[in-house]
Amino acid sequence: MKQFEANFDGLVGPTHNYAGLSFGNVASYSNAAQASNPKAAAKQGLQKAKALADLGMVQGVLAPQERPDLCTLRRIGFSGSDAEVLQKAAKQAPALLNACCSASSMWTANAATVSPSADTRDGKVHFTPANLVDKLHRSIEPLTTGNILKATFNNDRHFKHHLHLPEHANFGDEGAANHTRLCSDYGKAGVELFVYGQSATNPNAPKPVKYPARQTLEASQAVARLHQLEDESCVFMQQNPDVIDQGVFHNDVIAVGNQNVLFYHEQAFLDTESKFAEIRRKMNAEMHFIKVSTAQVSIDDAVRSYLFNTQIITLPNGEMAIVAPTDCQENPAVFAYLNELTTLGTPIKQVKYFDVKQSMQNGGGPACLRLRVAMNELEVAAVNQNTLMNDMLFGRLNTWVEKHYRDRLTVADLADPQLITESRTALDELTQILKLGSVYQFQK
Ligand SMILES: NCCC[C@H](NC(=O)CCC(=O)O)C(=O)O
Repeated sequence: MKQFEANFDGLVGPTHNYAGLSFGNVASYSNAAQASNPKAAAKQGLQKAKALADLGMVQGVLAPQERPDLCTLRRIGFSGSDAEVLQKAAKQAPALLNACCSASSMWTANAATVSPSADTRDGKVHFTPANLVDKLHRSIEPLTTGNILKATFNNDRHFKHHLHLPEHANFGDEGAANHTRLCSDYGKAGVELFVYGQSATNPNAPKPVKYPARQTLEASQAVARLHQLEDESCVFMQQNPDVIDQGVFHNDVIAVGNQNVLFYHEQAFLDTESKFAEIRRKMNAEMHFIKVSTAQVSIDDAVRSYLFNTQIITLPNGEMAIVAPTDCQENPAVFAYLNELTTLGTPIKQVKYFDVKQSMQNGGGPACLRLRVAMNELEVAAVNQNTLMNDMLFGRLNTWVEKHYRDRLTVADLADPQLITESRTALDELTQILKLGSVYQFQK
């Protein structure tokens, strides 16, 4: 049976903006209060998704969330008509309004953790939405994420959907951004590498001092249990707290894997050698650990360029390519490194650059924009086919963006009640294009 790794990219929502909401995420903080361009952001995302589909990859899309999130605003005491709720929040608590308007669900690497059927005891593909409790604006995502995942992977025979973990800091979970599945072949049992920032229950364990560690060991262990993974196929590794303090808020800002390749910065982890030995033993197949040293690329350059927030994909001809943001071309050290990488005799043979600057300005590179789901051909056939990228869907989604999205949005515009109508009209039409049914509160 054929095996694939599908990428499901998050569609950028109509309220994409720069509100500086993510403490510890350098780009989010430094671009706070700039004007955004939601239309350009959505189109950049679509271009990348379509280009991967054109390369022969299985590529899907995940719907964005309803924003402004009026349910949350009402839950915290703002009342009246929709327009009144928005205006009261803008006046009394603008920070809360901003949190309820973020388009952050576009970064689907944080939507969920996914374990393919080859790894799980019941032979199903398991999904656990991330609770994202570390950031208020992201903590309001998981229930709707669950609805969207269920409407996209809508077949109980093949797909098992779990509820997100308890909403407490001890279970801080950021999904696939801190999870990498290593394998010799997508359809064969692999090793699931869970990277955490701190242990919530061990006060003596190392942790960052300046910025938050968003993922806990306890959350990663809970997801592994839910997904029915064997101990022998899991490795739990700690992120180096020093790099979290330099802006590496998720592991996918400092390491990325694909099949038997792990591409990483030498400062990414703690206990690197002993953990790599554990991976080698549990893999029972050849592994390529591609190390980038600080002398080659500094942490600062890695964070600015998002060298590691790249996608490593296996093309239909079996070669690997790296999908990088154009920001990597603009950074001399990183560009030089990438030019050299393809000549080093590793499985990575090509680099493909994409302009995703609208997303990068909030700290989301190519890898943040996609959720990986390894599937066999029966499972791909069981996915909601209307969410899979092809010429027709690409055309329809571009027309949809053109019709509904603004080309300029500032934080002040978030108080505009017209944005509620625009956003709902767009999302209602989208659920028809993707045939998702009713996944949003305003549709219930
Ligand atoms: N995987 C990339 C996630 C980026 C995301 N940024 C944001 O939410 C920034 C939103 C803002 O500042 O308006 C985050 O930090 O979780």
